[in-house]
Amino acid sequence: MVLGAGVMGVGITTLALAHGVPVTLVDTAEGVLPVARGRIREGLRMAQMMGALPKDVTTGELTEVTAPAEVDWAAGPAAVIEAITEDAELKAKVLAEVAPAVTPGTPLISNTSSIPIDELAGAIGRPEDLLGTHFMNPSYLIPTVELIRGPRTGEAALSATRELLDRLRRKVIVVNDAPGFVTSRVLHPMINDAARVVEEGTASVEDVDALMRGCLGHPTGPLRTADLIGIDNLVDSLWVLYRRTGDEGCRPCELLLSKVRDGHHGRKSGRGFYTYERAM
Ligand SMILES: NC(=O)c1ccc[n+]([C@@H]2O[C@H](COP(=O)([O-])OP(=O)(O)OC[C@H]3O[C@@H](n4cnc5c(N)ncnc54)[C@H](O)[C@@H]3O)[C@@H](O)[C@H]2O)c1
Repeated sequence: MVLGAGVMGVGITTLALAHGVPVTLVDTAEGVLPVARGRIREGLRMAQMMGALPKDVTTGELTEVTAPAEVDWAAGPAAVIEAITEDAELKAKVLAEVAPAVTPGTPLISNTSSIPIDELAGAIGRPEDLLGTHFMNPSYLIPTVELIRGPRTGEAALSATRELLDRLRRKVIVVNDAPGFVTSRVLHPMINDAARVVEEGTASVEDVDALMRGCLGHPTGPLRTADLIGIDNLVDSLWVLYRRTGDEGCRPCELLLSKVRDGHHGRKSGRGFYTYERAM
């Protein structure tokens, strides 16, 4: 089961279906699921064309649900991956709602970018079943997944999640719990600095990305990466990091905040640091 059919829910669902894993995809917002369905279809087509997903596997079945109450819990998801908005209170509420409905021992996996897993574990009765994954966008093209083991995560949840990720042919790196874990703790303040450099007039968006690509081997440049992540999500994650570490480098800069205010959320809204022909 995947909770949340936004950027990450779509990517994770695409990856699972392509490996023959059936998915129940849940999103409570109106109109999100039909858009997600189209994006999943497009993702499957593109990734298979690029050879990034197996061609020899029958695609898993997709079930769409608009509220957890509609789920056939008796059929029992083998794992729940939460990929809803980066908001600690909302995530805790949703996990607390789902935990009593699933069979004890079912891994409850949060795909949070930055919220410490143990903070969310406090909201559920069986903290040993909770752990974090950090799939990146697009999940079906990025081969490595950061797996976050909270201080209360049990061995059973860890090994069941490893098995699932093996089935999805992902390389797994297990890390300890902390705000932002490894990837967001390193990447998100760096993107914040890249935006600050533009804000201060040192260089253009294009030149910052070109330098980071050409001199430092960054695959897309930090500001194009911000567009791919979703600038609204990036800002939420930076606030999580700032409030939990006190690190001023994590306080979202004014340029990022203004992009969120203007609705320029990046690739998914058609405009961020760059403009795109169509929102994705
Ligand atoms: N975007 C990235 O590159 C990226 C990478 C790694 C991790 N993450 C993390 O993954 C999570 C999802 O990020 P995203 O970029 O997909 O966000 P998003 O804003 O694109 O999508 C979030 C979705 O959650 C849905 N939602 C909200 N409350 C819900 C509820 N109670 N039940 C079901 N659905 C609900 C929303 O309707 C929305 O469709 C966040 O925690 C984010 O930090 C994002």
